[in-house]
Amino acid sequence: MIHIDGSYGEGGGQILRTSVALSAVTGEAVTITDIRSNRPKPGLSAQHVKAIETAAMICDATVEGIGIGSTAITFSPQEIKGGYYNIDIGTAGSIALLLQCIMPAAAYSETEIELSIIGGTDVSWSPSIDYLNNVTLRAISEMGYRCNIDTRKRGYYPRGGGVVHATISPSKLRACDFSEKVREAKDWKVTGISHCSNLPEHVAQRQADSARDIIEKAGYECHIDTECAEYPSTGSGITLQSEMKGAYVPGKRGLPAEKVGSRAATELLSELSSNSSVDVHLADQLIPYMGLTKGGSFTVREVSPHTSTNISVTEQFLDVKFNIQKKEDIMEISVA
Ligand SMILES: Nc1ncnc2c1ncn2[C@@H]1O[C@H](COP(=O)(O)OP(=O)(O)OP(=O)(O)O)[C@@H](O)[C@H]1O
Repeated sequence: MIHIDGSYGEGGGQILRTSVALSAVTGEAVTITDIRSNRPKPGLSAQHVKAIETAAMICDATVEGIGIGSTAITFSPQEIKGGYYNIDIGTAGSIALLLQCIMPAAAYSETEIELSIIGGTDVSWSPSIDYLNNVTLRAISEMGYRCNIDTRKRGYYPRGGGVVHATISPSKLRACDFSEKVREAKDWKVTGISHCSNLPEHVAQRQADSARDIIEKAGYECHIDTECAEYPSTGSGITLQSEMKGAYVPGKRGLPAEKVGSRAATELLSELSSNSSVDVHLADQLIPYMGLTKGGSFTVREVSPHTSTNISVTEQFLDVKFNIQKKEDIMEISVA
């Protein structure tokens, strides 16, 4: 039984998701205490409960202590089972973060895992579904991960109601040296999607136009699609990507569409101007997969608290040691 201190480092939901994910893969039971103690409302929220319940279904785990507000759980997995799973988060809780919790284990199932998930696709403080699809999946597919994500409806805060179908095939993961994949930044083409639901079409257009202006002025070729729909929830957002780097900004009432677009562009440019191979968010998301493949490397402009916390959790589950090395103005993270 492994014991994880949920208050360590970032002290948020990610320690929990990574612990449950790696417990499910390794079959090693885990107790997590002091869950989300660094957050204003400590303990499990509805979306964390759903993620743990889904992981438990997939690997036939028993879970003690689960419930909203709970600050300690014990997760005891058995075998990972393929099949079809229907999940309703019930709120605009992030579908991408739920998938983050179950994707590592799903790759080790003997048969395909198909999930139909209702929840939030474009919500704050999490990867958008487009980021997951175009940045995270793009990177881990280089490690042999096989997954298809189909966004049928977008779901925005607070109502949610987004619908995503994910099919994860049994995969043989292999180490990947992303740090060797850095190209001349100016060769990178930027693509993206700007979207809105139940709002005038010009919202998605203005987000896209302002982002494109800034990206093109910085010397990059840029193509941004727009999407305007009438889903159950109302909202907007934009996700930009280029190679292994992305930027996602959700729209907000009172925040002009031009600002939403310019924020995303500025965020992506700060990543593109660094000579790193991945962005700061992808960095933390790659750590459990690097642990599982026991190899690989990437460079990143800074090591975030999410990344160092994920390194600590991954090292406690798997027989691996990560190296962090400063290389001029970027950091290289590799598995020893
Ligand atoms: N704009 C973004 N683009 C891509 N990934 C993001 C973005 N914002 C957050 N993330 C990712 O989402 C995850 C958030 O983890 P975090 O621990 O903050 O989760 P949480 O469940 O929302 O927990 P808590 O409510 O405790 O903060 C991290 O993997 C982080 O890299």
